[in-house]
Amino acid sequence: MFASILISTVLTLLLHTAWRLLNWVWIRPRKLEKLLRKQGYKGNSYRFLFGDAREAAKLYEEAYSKPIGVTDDATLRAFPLAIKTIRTYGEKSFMWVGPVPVCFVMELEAIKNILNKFDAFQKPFKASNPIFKRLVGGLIVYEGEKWSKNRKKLNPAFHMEKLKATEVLGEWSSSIPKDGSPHIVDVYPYFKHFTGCVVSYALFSSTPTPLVKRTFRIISELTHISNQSQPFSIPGEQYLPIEKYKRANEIEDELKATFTRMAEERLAQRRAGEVKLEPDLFDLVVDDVEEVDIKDKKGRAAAMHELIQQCKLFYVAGHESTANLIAWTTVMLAYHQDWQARIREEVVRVLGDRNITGDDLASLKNLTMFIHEVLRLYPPAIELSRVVEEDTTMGDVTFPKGAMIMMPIILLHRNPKIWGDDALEFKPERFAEGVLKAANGHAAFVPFGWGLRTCIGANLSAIEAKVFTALFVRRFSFELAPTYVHAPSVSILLQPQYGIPLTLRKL
Ligand code: HEM
Repeated sequence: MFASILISTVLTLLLHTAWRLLNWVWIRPRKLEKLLRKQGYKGNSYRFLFGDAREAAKLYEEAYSKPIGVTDDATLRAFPLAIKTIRTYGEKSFMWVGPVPVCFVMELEAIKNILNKFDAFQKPFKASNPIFKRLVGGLIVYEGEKWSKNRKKLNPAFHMEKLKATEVLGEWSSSIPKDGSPHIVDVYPYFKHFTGCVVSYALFSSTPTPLVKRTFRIISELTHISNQSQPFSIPGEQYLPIEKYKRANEIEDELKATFTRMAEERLAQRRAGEVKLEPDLFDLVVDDVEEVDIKDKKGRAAAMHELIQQCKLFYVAGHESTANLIAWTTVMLAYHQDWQARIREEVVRVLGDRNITGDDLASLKNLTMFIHEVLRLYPPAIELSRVVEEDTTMGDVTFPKGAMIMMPIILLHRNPKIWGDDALEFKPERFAEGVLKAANGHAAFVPFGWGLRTCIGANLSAIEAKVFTALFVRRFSFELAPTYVHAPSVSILLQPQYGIPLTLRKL
């Protein structure tokens, strides 16, 4: 009797799992494809499990095998499958990320509608690979009241004070000869170091201690493991005995132990009466742990989990994104020597030899225009994605639940219908009369997203890039080293594939 119950339970479970897998890998993708085609969406036919993955791999391999010129169109390298799909099937098209059809939306009004409908179109993290899901949590995935409460609370922690980290520039430049002789350096790792220091300041009010350095390093390792994985998840794959999941679990355990210890220390400092005048981000997230009754072990563990997710998020979202903005700004300054001279003249006129303050930024107009143009043509986040949570009609299209939507920032920023016939040219002067005028009256400049869920770190990272660049051009003149190759590539963010070797001269 017991045996037959057990057998029928196991069989039911197996059948249920088999049905879920079949639905996920075949029935649902075919149904979504049919629905999209009926509405005029075009794309490749669904290929079992991998969708367009093989074609994408081939296109990326081909694109990444050769560099391009600095003035060439970087999208062909950064986004080859999207470009091929749109060229073959038109703007109303879709590509396959595994078994999920991803519909392009290129029209401004539609993009804004989608970004405003938070319930129907949600952030895509649920649909990404299991390691990425672990990496990205906290504010970016919260919805509703939990999101608005946290957003309001965290906003004040993103301001100028955190730029004490510019001291790092001083440390680093001491390795360059003082006599003005040329010195070739790959500056890209230093930019990452600098933005890591800024995140450390924002989180902990200090440059990274050895423990923070180690913590950031293992979060980067987790990001690397995630980038090596395919972008979608096969149900249950994280439970298989695979090396990358074993390492991801070890990292998770270490992060849990480290952040718990840091939080306990911060709480102990508070109990001892050591309260900072100006709370850092860590203080703000520790508040949420402190609010839970110490006897409520489950509640405390949940609050600690949220704290760890928030800390990981601020490092992942804030570190490489700004490093890449500074990286592309430097490449463009090295290439456009006339702008480098113009911006240096402006910085010296405004600052002289003194240190930079928040009040100076408004006077650095050429620098601001220049960084805007870099964000337009080299936006570190090249697209915004959403998952369709419920069938939703917009205009003449009903997006079916389960499909994804991709709004390619990098293509919107290069659209000649918005920016004019010179859209592909690097011309900072187009921003001379502001962002709206540059886009001929369209609110189409969206490197930090759009609407309520726009980037919380946008202001901080724009200040960071301006301050760093101002100090950099004042201290060095530079050009692209003979070994530099222009190779924009995408690993979540738009980044230089082979670093940025520059010929630097100390001024
Ligand atoms: C050049 C630098 C940066 C770029 C290009 C960038 C880009 C973006 C974009 C496009 C979004 C919107 C995503 C979406 O709607 O799906 C976003 C959101 C976000 N970013 Fe950034 N970001 C940058 C710097 C930072 C920094 C420095 C931090 C924090 C230290 C940060 C933290 C966040 C967070 C927490 C969100 C989610 C906001 C919310 O959902 O309320 N970002 N970012």
